[in-house]
Amino acid sequence: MTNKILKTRNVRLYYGEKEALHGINLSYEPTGINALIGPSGSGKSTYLRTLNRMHDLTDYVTVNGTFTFKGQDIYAPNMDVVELRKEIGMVFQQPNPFPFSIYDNVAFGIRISGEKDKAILDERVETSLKQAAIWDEVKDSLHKSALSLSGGQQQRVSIARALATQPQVLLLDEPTAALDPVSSHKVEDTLMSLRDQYAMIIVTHSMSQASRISDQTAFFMDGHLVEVNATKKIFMNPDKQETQDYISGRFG
Ligand SMILES: Nc1ncnc2c1ncn2[C@@H]1O[C@H](COP(=O)(O)OP(=O)(O)OP(=O)(O)O)[C@@H](O)[C@H]1O
Repeated sequence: MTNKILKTRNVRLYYGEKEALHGINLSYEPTGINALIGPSGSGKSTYLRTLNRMHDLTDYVTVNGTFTFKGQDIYAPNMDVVELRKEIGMVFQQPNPFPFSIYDNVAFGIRISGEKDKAILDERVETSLKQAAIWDEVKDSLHKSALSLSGGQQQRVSIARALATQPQVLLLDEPTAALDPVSSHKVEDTLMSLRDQYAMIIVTHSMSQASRISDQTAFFMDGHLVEVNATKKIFMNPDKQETQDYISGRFG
């Protein structure tokens, strides 16, 4: 077993009194795509959002468990959450560009870190847009509003924005659910081109997407992790009957 970059143990999460995650144990290799699948309400997004402390601002949420990123405790009181989110970036279901230019969207996180050198910003913006496989489409319109792009292009700009702060982990919450099939495929291709460099954790409702692009798949049900394994194994010969029933479309 190689060194895991991110480990979570016995994750429990409460919305008020209600326990929504019942002791999740999952860990991630430094590179590759990890799919989280399961019926609606099974806790996939809730779990994903624990990984970069997205629940911090919701006062009725309590998170318990052990979360280790590169050996550090994610929930340590002295953890700098802004820095953490640069290293564990996030892409949401709805493409969410800021109402600025494409360039300023991608440069946003780098500028927050205090970088003002135009040559460095230019280089980082270009590299990130290339990594997100959208450079060729926008290189002549970097100063146009990101809102003028199509949904699929906006989503790839959102990926570029997350990559610009040089993260090691990318969290993706149904990143193609709001896109048409052609745009979804472009985003999937983008993620596959990044799989050797980043650990990606993707919540998806699409069985075909999970089986096409991911290396590891975790199946959630009712706030429990039912089964996690290599994606091929999960889709061809899962250990648990519930997993078999879900992937063959019997529920969810
Ligand atoms: N902000 C919230 N306050 C209270 N309960 C919540 C909140 N968000 C989610 N829940 C509950 O937590 C459980 C898990 O929801 P979650 O959204 O994580 O599931 P999911 O598997 O991501 O679902 P979906 O696939 O529909 O997005 C559900 O019972 C849901 O109703």
